[in-house]
Amino acid sequence: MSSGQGFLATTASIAASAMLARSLFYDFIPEDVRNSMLSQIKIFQNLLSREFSMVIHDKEGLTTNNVYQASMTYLSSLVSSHSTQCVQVKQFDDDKSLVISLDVGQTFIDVFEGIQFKWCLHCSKNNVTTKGSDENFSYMVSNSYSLELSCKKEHKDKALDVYLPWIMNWWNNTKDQNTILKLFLNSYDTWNSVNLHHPATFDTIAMDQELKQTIIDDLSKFIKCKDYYRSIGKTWKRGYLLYGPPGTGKSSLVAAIANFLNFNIYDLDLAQVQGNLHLKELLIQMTNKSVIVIEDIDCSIPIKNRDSNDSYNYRPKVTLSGLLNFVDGLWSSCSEQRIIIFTTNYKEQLDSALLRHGRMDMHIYMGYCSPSMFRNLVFNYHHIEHHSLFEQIEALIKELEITPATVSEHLLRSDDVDVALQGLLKFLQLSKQEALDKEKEKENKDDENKKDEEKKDEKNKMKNDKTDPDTDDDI
Ligand SMILES: Nc1ncnc2c1ncn2[C@@H]1O[C@H](COP(=O)(O)OP(=O)(O)OP(=O)(O)O)[C@@H](O)[C@H]1O
Repeated sequence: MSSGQGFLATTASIAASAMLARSLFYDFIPEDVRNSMLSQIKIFQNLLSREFSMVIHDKEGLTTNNVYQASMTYLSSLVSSHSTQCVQVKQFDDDKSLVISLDVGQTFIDVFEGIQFKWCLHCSKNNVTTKGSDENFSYMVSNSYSLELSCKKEHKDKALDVYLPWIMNWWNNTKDQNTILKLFLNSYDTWNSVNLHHPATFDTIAMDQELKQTIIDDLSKFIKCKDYYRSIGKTWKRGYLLYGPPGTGKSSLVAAIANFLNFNIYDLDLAQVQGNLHLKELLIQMTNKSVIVIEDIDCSIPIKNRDSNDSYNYRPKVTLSGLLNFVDGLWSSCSEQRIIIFTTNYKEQLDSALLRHGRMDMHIYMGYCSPSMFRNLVFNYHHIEHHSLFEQIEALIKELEITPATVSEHLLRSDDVDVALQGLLKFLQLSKQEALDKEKEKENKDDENKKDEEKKDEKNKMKNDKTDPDTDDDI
């Protein structure tokens, strides 16, 4: 046998032995023993590697592990459940179900204070002995879950002493379902509040998926960055400008942001404010952790000019410079963790001073309904992901400018999804026909105008020809 043939034979024999060992391992070792062996191997590997890794199990004995529940809730809030990532529902002991937006085996990277923490969800099957009604013992298979948290070894202390306690603190602040958020409305120089029961969440908002995830990431980063804001000497606040046509979900997004952060909303009506001084007084009364919203900002202040002594007929009591001070003057630093949101239908009409970065950190366009937004809305209202009418409806949605509010309204008209979708389809077909008729009417009008113009030109020409002596000469 040549040396080449010998090498091939040895390699083949090693490969065959490895395959045999692998199949013996999987066929003859019970799953729970196998999982335990694999996790021991993993720990050993981690000891050798430069990674720190820990496993957080869903249960400690028979009780739910709080660290697991807190981490899972936290991770689920970071991943929007309508992303491509799989959605799972797991029941906790206390009968509260939690929508988990992580797929088993999928890794998720969370950046905390500039450090990357890697999470991975694992699932293993357990045989649980249960007692049947006929007094015979039977086996039931149940899933047990665990989360693996890993990072570079040098960040182990940060993970254990800062990151996990921060998650527990976040969870404690947000988990209490009895916390009712407040909506504050200003009247003269004080705030009055009502309970906020707006159901909007990032799952129910229909918008571009990537943009939605960017906002979630931005908010998550914002609430984690206290030290960062302190270190760069900036007030701990963030500004968002939401713009787009009416009925595209700007107000709903404000509510979703408040629900996500568990922050109260201060809905500031500038028409009610008696002047810049009162604006400051209102500002001082606001608490930390709040969302301040000024809706339709273009209608609230003189939008083009910073000088209050201009010649506008409308004399506002709050000037643009007063508002700019409110947003990021010295007074704005008297509290922390604030989100300031302006909404408008006409971004182009706003003074650039209002929009610059630092004041409005993100400009978010809320647009007309797209096919994916339509599917998001159908899922919200009817919990289905496929229907034979989707294709027809989506083709029309692509052609028309329909707001999500209009689509929502049609989807809500019936509990029967077939009836609701038929109604929506009919409405879209009519809208398309109307749009075509209008276009035709406009074309006809344009043609008529063109003909009138041509006739006028011809008449003028004839008139000129008659009066022009040169032309007479030529003839
Ligand atoms: N993007 C969306 N996702 C989910 N629902 C939406 C969306 N847009 C509109 N809706 C539905 O339409 C209703 C009206 O929308 P909303 O008031 O949020 O729009 P808006 O952009 O703030 O309108 P306006 O500019 O007139 O204030 C909402 O209560 C919601 O049911």
